[in-house]
Amino acid sequence: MMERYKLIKEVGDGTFGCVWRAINKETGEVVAIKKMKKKYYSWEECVNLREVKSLRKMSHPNIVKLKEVIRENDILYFVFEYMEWNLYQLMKDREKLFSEAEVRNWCFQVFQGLTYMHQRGYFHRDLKPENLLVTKDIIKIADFGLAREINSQPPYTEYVSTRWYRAPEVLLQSYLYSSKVDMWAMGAIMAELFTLRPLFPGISEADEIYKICSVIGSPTKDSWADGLCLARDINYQFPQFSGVHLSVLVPSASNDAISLMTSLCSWDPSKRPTAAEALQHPFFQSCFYVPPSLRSRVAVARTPPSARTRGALEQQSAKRHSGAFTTSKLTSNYPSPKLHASLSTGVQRKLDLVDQLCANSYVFVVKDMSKNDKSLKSSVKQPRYRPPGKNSPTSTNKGKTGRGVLEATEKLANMTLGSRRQSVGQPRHSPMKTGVQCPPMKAGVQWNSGSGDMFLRHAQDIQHGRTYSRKVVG
Ligand SMILES: Nc1ncnc2c1ncn2[C@@H]1O[C@H](COP(=O)(O)OP(=O)(O)OP(=O)(O)O)[C@@H](O)[C@H]1O
Repeated sequence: MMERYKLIKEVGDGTFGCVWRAINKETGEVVAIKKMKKKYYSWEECVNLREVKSLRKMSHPNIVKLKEVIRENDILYFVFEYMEWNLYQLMKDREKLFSEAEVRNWCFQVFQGLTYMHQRGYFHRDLKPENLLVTKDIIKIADFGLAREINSQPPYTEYVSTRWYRAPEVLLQSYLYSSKVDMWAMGAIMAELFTLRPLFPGISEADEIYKICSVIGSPTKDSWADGLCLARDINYQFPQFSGVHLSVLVPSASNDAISLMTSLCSWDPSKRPTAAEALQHPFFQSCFYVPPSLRSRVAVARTPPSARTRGALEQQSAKRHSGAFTTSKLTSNYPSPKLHASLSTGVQRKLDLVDQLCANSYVFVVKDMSKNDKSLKSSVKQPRYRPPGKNSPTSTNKGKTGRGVLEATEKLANMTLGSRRQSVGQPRHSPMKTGVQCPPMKAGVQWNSGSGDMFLRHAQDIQHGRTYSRKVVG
């Protein structure tokens, strides 16, 4: 079976498998082959894997296609369509900010993929720049190792998502999280696409919550009543911050983009838009749908988006096809002064388009009509955020490039928020302590009483020595 493929180069090393660029010797097709690290001694074991169960059922232009599953000599291989880059690779050495048109184009497509996936009853749970794969102007969601069926039974106790993109309800050990965890991740990823720096770069789980509070302000009864209960359940007290307006942290983003990121990064999952609702946001007002009949005529540049000029493709395409679209401009059900009344019927049309997507059509942003694109005026002035010390991007797994956070470093980082903050000279705030007591042990929660303070950590992470490393070859 595997002799049909010639392995060319290792392109990724994930937690569960390493990924190779390969060629199908018979057809000449370039594919990505993920060789799983664990051995599989029977097919039954393989077909139960989430990656197999969830990906097999999905067929969408913004979800990476699983072509074949091969088990040979107890080794399991997944054959995927090949994608040239992941979003992290496109961001990591970039000096110039992406244009808003590029960010919009990517997010529009990812939300299409998520709409499809969520409507079919799956959520991803580990969205991060490394799992968003790009070829030319197309972006696809990859790595379904953690995907879960929405109607599968909670409690969800195992490892979930890379810390920087992990939703607060997961950090607070809610066992009832939903597809809204993907929406939180998208808020963080979208901000990172604008600034080229992670929005919540926590160096531990406790620090992650601290960073979230410092950016979006601590949760209140009004913003997230359930969260206050969750925190009380585990005897956690939020550090008190009023937060900053996202426009301060993401200065290159338009008001529409800020508004979308702000709603995605809501404490309360129920206040985050669904993926289908996000597509209706004014930020995507300029997005068009290209019907299949026009697909082959859509200009696709040969260079990756990072190397192209702002909105060039969109403008080119729009010019080429102006007047030729069978669908009109899409509108939003978000209240916005920008909206023109005559476009109000577009909401249904846009929802229809989402349905068409489910029939495996193709969605593309062909024109950026934003007058508000600040990105051209900005460039990255400060060096990009890097995790401290050993966590530098060049020190991860097998010496490959990545943004790894080593477990030893993480354990140190998991010291008390208060004392750690003071020791690094950042006494902005110490979390209030109220005579810390150990909460009752819960499945999947590790209690560290050594420092007299608690940190949150899934027991499984410790048992299996799993780090939250970002392992990206590139
Ligand atoms: N279809 C593909 N085409 C090209 N590169 C890919 C493809 N799939 C994965 N990769 C590369 O390999 C890396 C690791 O893949 P993947 O995330 O599937 O592995 P994993 O073991 O599940 O990783 P994780 O640690 O994220 O759980 C990706 O970040 C990406 O750079």
